[in-house]
Amino acid sequence: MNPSPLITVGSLNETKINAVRSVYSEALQVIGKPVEVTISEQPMSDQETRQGAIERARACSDEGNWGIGLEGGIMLVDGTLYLCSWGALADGSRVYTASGARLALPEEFLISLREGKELKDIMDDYTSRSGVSHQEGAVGVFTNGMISRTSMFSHIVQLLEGQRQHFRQQ
Ligand SMILES: O=P(O)(O)OP(=O)(O)OP(=O)(O)OC[C@H]1O[C@@H](n2cnc3c(O)ncnc32)[C@H](O)[C@@H]1O
Ligand SMILES: [Mg+2]
Repeated sequence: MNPSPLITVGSLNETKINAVRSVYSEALQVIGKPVEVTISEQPMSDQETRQGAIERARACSDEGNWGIGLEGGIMLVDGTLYLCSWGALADGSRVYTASGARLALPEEFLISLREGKELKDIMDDYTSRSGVSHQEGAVGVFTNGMISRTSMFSHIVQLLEGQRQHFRQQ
């Protein structure tokens, strides 16, 4: 296997790219690139969010280089709205998957989401700022800054890379 794979993240969102960079040594090159996925811009379930992560990872992996997909979404559990997030790592032979933290979102967000509004725009309205999804994210806002979008995604990348190392040794 290529000892120093290029790691391509299927996004230009720096919270995702920085999350990947935080897990790997600086010797590994990590770049971001936009990719096409078949799911909606705003995934509305665990399944759809996971699918988006897998498609992003697959679209970025080629010839021994690894692809990582990170996808944010929302889901309903017993009528409560949650933020959810998924990641996938494709290393050319396997695709590893893992999900991250879930956190309840304000109930009233569901109305706008059902009207087709994306969470990133809802968060900008909620905070009267712009670009929250490129900064601390919804998770940062609703945890009072304790967990940022980057740290939430970096936890998922650790879950992915840890699995890759474990199964590679088998
Ligand atoms: O450029 P990409 O990689 O697509 O990055 P994105 O910010 O759009 O992120 P996702 O597609 O993974 O997330 C799907 C939608 O949910 C929004 N979203 C997900 N998590 C969020 C968070 O923590 N804060 C704000 N918006 C979030 C996001 O902005 C999109 O509207
Ligand atoms: Mg998006």
